[in-house]
Amino acid sequence: MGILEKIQQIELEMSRTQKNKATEYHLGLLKGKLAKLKRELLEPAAGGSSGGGQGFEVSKTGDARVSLIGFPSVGKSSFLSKITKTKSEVASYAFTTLTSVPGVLEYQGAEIQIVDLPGIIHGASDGKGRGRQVVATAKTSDLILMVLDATKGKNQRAILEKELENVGIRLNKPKPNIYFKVKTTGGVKLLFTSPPKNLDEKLITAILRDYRIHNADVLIRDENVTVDDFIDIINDSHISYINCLYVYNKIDAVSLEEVDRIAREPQTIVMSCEMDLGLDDVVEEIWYQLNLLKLYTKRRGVSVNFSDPMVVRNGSTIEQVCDSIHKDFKHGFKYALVWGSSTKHNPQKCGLGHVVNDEDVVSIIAK
Ligand SMILES: Nc1nc2c(ncn2[C@@H]2O[C@H](COP(=O)(O)OP(=O)(O)OP(=O)(O)O)[C@@H](O)[C@H]2O)c(=O)[nH]1
Repeated sequence: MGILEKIQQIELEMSRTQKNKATEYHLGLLKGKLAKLKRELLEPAAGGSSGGGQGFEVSKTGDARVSLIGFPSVGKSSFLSKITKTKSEVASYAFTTLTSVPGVLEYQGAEIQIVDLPGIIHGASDGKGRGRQVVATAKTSDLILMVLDATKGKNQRAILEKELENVGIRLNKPKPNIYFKVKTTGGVKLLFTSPPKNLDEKLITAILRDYRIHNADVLIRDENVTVDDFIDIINDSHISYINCLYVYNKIDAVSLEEVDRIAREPQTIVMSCEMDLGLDDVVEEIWYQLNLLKLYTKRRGVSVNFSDPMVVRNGSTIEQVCDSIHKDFKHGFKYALVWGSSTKHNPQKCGLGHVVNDEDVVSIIAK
């Protein structure tokens, strides 16, 4: 039996099983098996080809990557052509986007790569070569922009969410607070800060046994974790936790009441590419969600270059700043001089561990 049939069989069994206290254990085991099969489907078989097919690989350039996901004809190409310099073809018929044309959005001195994933990733979860690469691209994004058609029903969003869920992408959800480490001896050791409400030791051990893990440390730091969270942690290398912004296009074609209703949903923003409405707000929200900050660099004896900021992730240290200049840069590091809101006095002499703030000026002094 192929992996797909095995997946179908388990899904069928799960849908037939009633959810209650008595079946919890059985369902938990099935979920574990299902996650393992889905992972196998998306991971290239050892020694096999990487899937072949037409290449869909987009190298990551710029300061961040945003992936657009949406059904055909929702307006992804129109949106891209409005906010980026790269044009992609707009046509009034479905499936105009055949290959991904990454566009670059320039904002606040940052270069944000915007990738239009072909069609929806529908079918990608069946593990075909090209689909696999689309999934890999989606997984390396810093933000997913789900483009939806305001004139269509609610299920477009649910279908896409399910697709992403199936390929191991978790939207707007932090990584579960579980420490998990496979060991070579000692059996399974379960520790928790307070007893998890929805998960017990018997189920944890049984799932681990299914994964042929007989020795491991499991530390649960959140009493609300679920069996799904635990399975995600075991399959950690396959799971990506990514923020998602829901963007509803074509608001010119629905009533004001409907626009108002949609706009109030969490993580949601509305626009009309055709009427040029809300596009600036979408770009601003992308910037906000990416959580980036700007730094200005200063060379000794030269004044600060305010026209060409450097962009790093919020919470970055001087070490990460060095790494984004060049991977070997920190080896010659002596100290940094920092001016701005992250320091007590200006300039302040800082080490590699210093955390920078937005609009700081940084001067790296080499040995
Ligand atoms: N009413 C209205 N129509 C729009 C809007 N934005 C795009 N459209 C129309 O929707 C159709 C599809 O737009 P595209 O930008 O090609 O959509 P797409 O999502 O890139 O489509 P695929 O390439 O098929 O994936 C075109 O006929 C556009 O003119 C909008 O804001 N309002």
